[in-house]
Amino acid sequence: MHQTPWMTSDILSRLNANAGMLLVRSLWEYCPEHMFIVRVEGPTDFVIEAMNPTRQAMLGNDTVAIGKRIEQLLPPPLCHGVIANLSRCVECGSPIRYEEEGGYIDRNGIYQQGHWQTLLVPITDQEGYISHLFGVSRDMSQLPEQPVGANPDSKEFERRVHERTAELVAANEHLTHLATHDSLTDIYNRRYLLELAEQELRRASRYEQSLCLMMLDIDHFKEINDTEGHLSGDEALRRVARTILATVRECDLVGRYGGDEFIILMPQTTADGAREIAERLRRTLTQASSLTISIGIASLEPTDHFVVDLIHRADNLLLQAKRNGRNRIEYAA
Ligand SMILES: Nc1nc2c(ncn2[C@@H]2O[C@H](COP(=O)(O)OP(=O)(O)OP(=O)(O)O)[C@@H](O)[C@H]2O)c(=O)[nH]1
Repeated sequence: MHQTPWMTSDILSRLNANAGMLLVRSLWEYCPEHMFIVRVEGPTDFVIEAMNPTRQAMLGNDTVAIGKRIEQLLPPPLCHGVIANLSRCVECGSPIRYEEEGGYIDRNGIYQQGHWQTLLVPITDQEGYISHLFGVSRDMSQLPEQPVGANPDSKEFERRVHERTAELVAANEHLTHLATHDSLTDIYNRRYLLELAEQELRRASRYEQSLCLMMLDIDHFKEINDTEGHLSGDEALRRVARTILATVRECDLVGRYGGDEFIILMPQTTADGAREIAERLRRTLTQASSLTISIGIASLEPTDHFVVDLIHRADNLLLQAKRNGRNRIEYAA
């Protein structure tokens, strides 16, 4: 996706930080409502930091607007009303909704009379101070005439906003799930598992807690594919994932590392505890199906700085389990 020039790199990097934010990015680019972000520099001091294309189309040259104070951009009295509402939102520290009217100069240099319905949402920084305000304005002058007797502040409008927000939240959750889970087994994908695992490792190291990483691989998995077909192979992978989820604790992290390899990261678990779980897992699978697995278990050592240190040891132990005949568990004594 190309970099829109009317957003500062700071805002862009934050939007890119999470794959789920792609949705927000699309909303920003294609939403017919006016969206903007202002930086709070003082109680009545606000600087335009970003505007979406809809807003930009109204005012014209984006490079002129970005970085400008409200009073530099909008003529009085409109700017006074806008600043008053921005200040009110900072003061309240919570979202506010209001209507505003006023004249402005459009991108063609023509004076226009505007009427907007605006929602302002405060954005706090890491220390909890309101650093920015996010605004969404609906251009009421572009809406079809209300039928006689209709209430402009109707509950219907609110209901539609709620409905759309709920749809966006659901779509965002769905996108986040797709970005973080393996599509075949629905457990964590490798990238997300490693991201979470690094956090766990840092936590365990800081608080000197035990942590174990289990790496497991289905035995002779290639044969299942070759003799029973790829779909049976896929079902075997799903079965292993389901069995792992049913065996481990909720706080354990379960992911597909690749092919027929799985990783389970077990916080606050000693090597003995991990071995017990591994044995239960191995037994459950062999009792319920013809599948057997080999497992390597590594536990956190003071010299480990990254998850890959644990993975490397667990992988070597897994290889050892394969060499020693498969359907077995190996761990560092
Ligand atoms: N059905 C299916 N097969 C896959 C998938 N991803 C990888 N594979 C296959 O998994 C097999 C991995 O086999 P290996 O782990 O190398 O070998 P193995 O047959 O399990 O032998 P050992 O691990 O030594 O017991 C390969 O044949 C891959 O093609 C998948 O998503 N679905």
